[in-house]
Amino acid sequence: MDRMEELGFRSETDRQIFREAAAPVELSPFGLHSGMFVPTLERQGTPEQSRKWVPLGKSFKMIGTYAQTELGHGTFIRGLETTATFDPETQEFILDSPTLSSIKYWPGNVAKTVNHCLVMAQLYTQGKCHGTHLFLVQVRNMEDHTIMPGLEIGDIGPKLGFDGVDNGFMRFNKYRIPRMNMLMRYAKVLENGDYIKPKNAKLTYGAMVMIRVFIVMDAFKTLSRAAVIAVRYSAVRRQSELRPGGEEAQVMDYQTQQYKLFPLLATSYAFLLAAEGMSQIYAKISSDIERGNLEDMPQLHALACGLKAFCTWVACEGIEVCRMSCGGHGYSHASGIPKIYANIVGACTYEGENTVMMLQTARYLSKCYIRGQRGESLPELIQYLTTDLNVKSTLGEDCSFESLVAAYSHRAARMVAVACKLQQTNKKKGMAGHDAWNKSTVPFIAATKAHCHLFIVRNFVTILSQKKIDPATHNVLSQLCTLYAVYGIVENMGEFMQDGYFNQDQVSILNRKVLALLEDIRPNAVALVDAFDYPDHLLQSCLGRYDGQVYEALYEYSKSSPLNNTDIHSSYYNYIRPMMQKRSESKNISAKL
Ligand SMILES: CC/C=C\C/C=C\C/C=C\C/C=C\CCCCC(=O)SCCNC(=O)CCNC(=O)[C@H](O)C(C)(C)COP(=O)(O)OP(=O)(O)OC[C@H]1O[C@@H](n2cnc3c(N)ncnc32)[C@H](O)[C@@H]1OP(=O)(O)O
Ligand SMILES: Cc1cc2nc3c(=O)[nH]c(=O)nc-3n(C[C@H](O)[C@H](O)[C@H](O)COP(=O)(O)OP(=O)(O)OC[C@H]3O[C@@H](n4cnc5c(N)ncnc54)[C@H](O)[C@@H]3O)c2cc1C
Repeated sequence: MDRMEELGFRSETDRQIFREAAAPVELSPFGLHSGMFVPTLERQGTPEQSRKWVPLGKSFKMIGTYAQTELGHGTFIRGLETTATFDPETQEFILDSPTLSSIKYWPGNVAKTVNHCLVMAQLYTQGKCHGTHLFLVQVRNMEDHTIMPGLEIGDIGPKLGFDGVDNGFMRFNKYRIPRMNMLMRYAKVLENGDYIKPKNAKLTYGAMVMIRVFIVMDAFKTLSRAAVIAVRYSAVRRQSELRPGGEEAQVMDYQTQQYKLFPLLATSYAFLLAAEGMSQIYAKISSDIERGNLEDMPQLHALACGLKAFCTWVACEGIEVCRMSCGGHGYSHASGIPKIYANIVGACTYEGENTVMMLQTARYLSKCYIRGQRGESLPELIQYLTTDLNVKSTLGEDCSFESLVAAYSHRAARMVAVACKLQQTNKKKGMAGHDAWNKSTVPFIAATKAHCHLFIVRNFVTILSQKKIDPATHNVLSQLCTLYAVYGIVENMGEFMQDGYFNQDQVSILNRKVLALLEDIRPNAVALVDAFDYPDHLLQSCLGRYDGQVYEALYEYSKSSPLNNTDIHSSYYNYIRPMMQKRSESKNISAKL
């Protein structure tokens, strides 16, 4: 029984939280095994395959990862070059890397850790290519962990972050696996080589949708941890005189510091609720899909793509703001923030490069816009596309939730309409469909960001209006929700103002409101970060420690630097002293000349 069994952790969420607590700063080298490899076996394997392999995975008798990306392709899955050719004589698939660019490159933990991979390869049978499919491939000997004959495997070298993950390369040379190692829940290859196609070719992409949903929660976790560190430090750090001649002020009392951090605190709460909402939508639609109902698959794909991109972009920008708000100490690894950033910023690239993901959502919005224009019914989350764009804002001094959601709906509807009209205009000019699309993708990215922003604001408001929360807590959360929405308008005013949706007085109201909310939140700021309840062990931060003993911690941290193991470093004897001696000799010579 593993430690988590002993502790009674049954739910995957609890087990993931335990794993992260056990490896808080360096991502676990088994993260992809538990987070992607095992769940994919469960969801993409037949019941028989799942029964056979999932217990091995869960008990770590089989350790795996997800090997899809190649040197030459990461985004364009249909362009992957690894081949899996069925041999009916031997009932095997022959895996091969036919070109340099086809070498698998980036898969996490493939270099040294795993003994199996789920490999995405172009399936060939009876001389025909049927597109990309997943195959379970043993890559190392289960007795001595040596690399299986026919494979070349290695590490890709140092990266910006992700130091705990041995991302690697893997090259196949006519490597044979049993027919039954193809994950056959949705597509099949029969013994005679006949191919049975899936209800939807994109079902094979299901693992990526699942991880994108996980990543929305990662965006919350990483941004909130950075916010905890920065807010706590801002309460401890005193610098400069706010009042002439007075004591040095807590930097959290500077309005500029509040304007940096409190919207990020509000964003952290908004992203937590959005991640939970996204997870609930994923659970419902993915269970429908597993029962064969694919109706909402496009909506799930679009939402997962959009939120993954939106939340990771915002989180990474926000983590950098948190780091810089801690001054010099924020730049030290002692703060814990650089490592948070280095490990999450890859999420803007992996599991779907963010721009590409946003364009997937944009493509969905474009189709929905056309359906809406025809008067067809739209899914609830998209119905705002039919908003009457002639309506102006009714926002008043109170900046009510209703007026804020209406503003975000109007902005997104207007921007989607602008992008779609440009696409249609391009077509009317005679452009081919793909050119008309490509020449409208910049406005589509902006519109999709507005679409995601609306989802998060509306979700926050909905939860506050539906959940039973004690009045005091509801009041503070309402302040955070209002700050998140008002700050988003103030920071993107052009997009809200372009068609005169707000009048000048309303713009002034919003600018006053965002500053007033900073003052409202100031008394509760530390309590709001403490509420995330991250233990010091997980934050690993001298600046964000719960007891606030920052300078003592920094001093101890510095003394522990390896450079302090000796008073005089060997570089003095090897380089500095010889250089100085040479200088003094040359000086003597020049003095004599
Ligand atoms: C260290 C680990 C620690 C912890 C782990 C635990 C949890 C995990 C948390 C974090 C992650 C940790 C580590 C990172 C691991 C990273 C792993 C990877 O990066 S794996 C590789 C990821 N690669 C990608 O995501 C590739 C992105 N590209 C694509 O998805 C596709 O190429 C594309 C961009 C969607 C295009 O696909 P394609 O060209 O085939 O399709 P079209 O664009 O032509 O569209 C056709 C049609 O299909 C619909 N569609 C596309 N994809 C999907 C889908 N997934 N689901 C449903 N429908 C889909 C699309 O909308 C179109 O529909 P239409 O408009 O025609 O109706
Ligand atoms: C930390 C990390 C961990 C990873 N782990 C894994 C793993 O475990 N398994 C795995 O298989 N892979 C993994 N990857 C690879 C990752 O999935 C790919 O890097 C990612 O999918 C992006 O693909 P790419 O590298 O081909 O980027 P590209 O698509 O080449 O991106 C380059 C540029 O091209 C643009 N672009 C590409 N296509 C379009 C388009 N259609 N329209 C507009 N612009 C476009 C992009 O926006 C980007 O600006 C990992 C990557 C990282 C960084």
